[in-house]
Amino acid sequence: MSTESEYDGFMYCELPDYEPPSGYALGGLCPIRLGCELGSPPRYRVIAKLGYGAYSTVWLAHDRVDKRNVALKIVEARTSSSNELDNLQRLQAPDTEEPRVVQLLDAFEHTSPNGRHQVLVMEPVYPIDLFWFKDFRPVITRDALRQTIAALAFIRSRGMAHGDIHPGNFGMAVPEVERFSVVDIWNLTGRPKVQVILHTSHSLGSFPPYLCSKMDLGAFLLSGAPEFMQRPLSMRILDLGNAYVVGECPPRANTPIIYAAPEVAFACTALNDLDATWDQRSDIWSLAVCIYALACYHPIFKFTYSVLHEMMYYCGEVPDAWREYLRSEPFPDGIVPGPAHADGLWKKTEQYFSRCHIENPAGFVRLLRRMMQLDPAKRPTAVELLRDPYFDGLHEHDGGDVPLLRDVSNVVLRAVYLTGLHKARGALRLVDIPKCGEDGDWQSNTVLE
Ligand SMILES: Nc1ncnc2c1ncn2[C@@H]1O[C@H](COP(=O)(O)OP(=O)(O)OP(=O)(O)O)[C@@H](O)[C@H]1O
Repeated sequence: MSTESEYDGFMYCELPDYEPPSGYALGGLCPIRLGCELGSPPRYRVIAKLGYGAYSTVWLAHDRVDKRNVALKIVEARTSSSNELDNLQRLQAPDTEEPRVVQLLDAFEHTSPNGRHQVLVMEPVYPIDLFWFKDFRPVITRDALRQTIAALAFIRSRGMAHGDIHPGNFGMAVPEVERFSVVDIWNLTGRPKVQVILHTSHSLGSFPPYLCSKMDLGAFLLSGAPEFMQRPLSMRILDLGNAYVVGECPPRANTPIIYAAPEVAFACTALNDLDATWDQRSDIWSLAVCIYALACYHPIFKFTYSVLHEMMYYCGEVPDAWREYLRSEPFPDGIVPGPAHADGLWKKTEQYFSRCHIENPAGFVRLLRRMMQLDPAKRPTAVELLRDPYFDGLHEHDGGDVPLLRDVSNVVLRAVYLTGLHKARGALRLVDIPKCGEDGDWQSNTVLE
């Protein structure tokens, strides 16, 4: 007979789409059930789950007062005094400018059996998730890349650094979502997948009655508002929980190691020091690694254990401070980094970018190399990068190209054909995108054109 500990106290089967139920405890996540209303007086009706992170769950909700749909980020109780609210307030865009940071609409506190939770009411965005192949994913154009740099320039203009730049923290604005009625959303998305949870001993009040799967916002938009395919992307940067005002004490860097700047990655992996200092220059490196991944849906560095070596290969140098570390972790096969080796690696990268249909691959490589400097002092600022020749010909309010589809699922094809969108000139294209196979070889991947 199975014992309770085998199930970690839960009578359920763990699935990847759900937040870990152990997060629901005193000081932890807020138990939510679909259809409930939050706010005082109640104002936001929860419609669907949009996602979850290490410290929060995020829900689509209908705002009864402003009659629009919004995103509610409900922060776990123990983290709810964090500075994300202050950061978002500092980063409100002036009315005259297109926002580049996700916009805060309201904030309040909500009490549950697990404590007091901060609730951040934000515009809904479609996060660019590289690892969920079923979703609609836009091709990242030169204009979209420029917008990600503009986001960093804006954050810097407020004296701040982000500290958690990775592809999952970028999204595209989807104002189309705001206008649907609750019933229309439920009808269009279909019955949400839920997972009943039952804890065998803890207080039932700590848990929601079920966990909800994430709503597929891409498929929803394609069936409910396919016209969103016809407009340029408007990028937003998300998750300001780790941002700080430079000059004050930085919080612990949160960036996943494969996206972290060398000064952070080296401290964490070689020195076991999780409190490395970081600033806006670290964001520039992380953004380079991130836009590489956004542009070709494949990270430049794959493995945490080899990330420092790969950094040295791509930058063509060995920093003096890293030599001691190399005594215990020598380069594989004795290949020592140097400028010629780095040039060769980037040449191959450029060829790969060409196969991925990236605009001006040589220019894109030059931009990345400017940003990826091991020495933070050598990295240009975001404002300097906005003037990089790669962006020549793009103007401040230039919409850029129409987004195209990648990794099209049946759902997308169905939506496209039902709406007749495939007949719209220039809206979609079928192209071959190389894709990384299991063994690291590039395979072909057919896409709508
Ligand atoms: N405004 C939004 N609109 C739609 N989805 C959102 C929005 N904000 C966040 N999400 C989704 O919720 C997920 C969790 O959000 P976020 O990353 O801000 O949470 P977190 O708890 O601070 O997590 P972590 O620090 O682990 O990234 C995101 O990955 C994204 O998928």
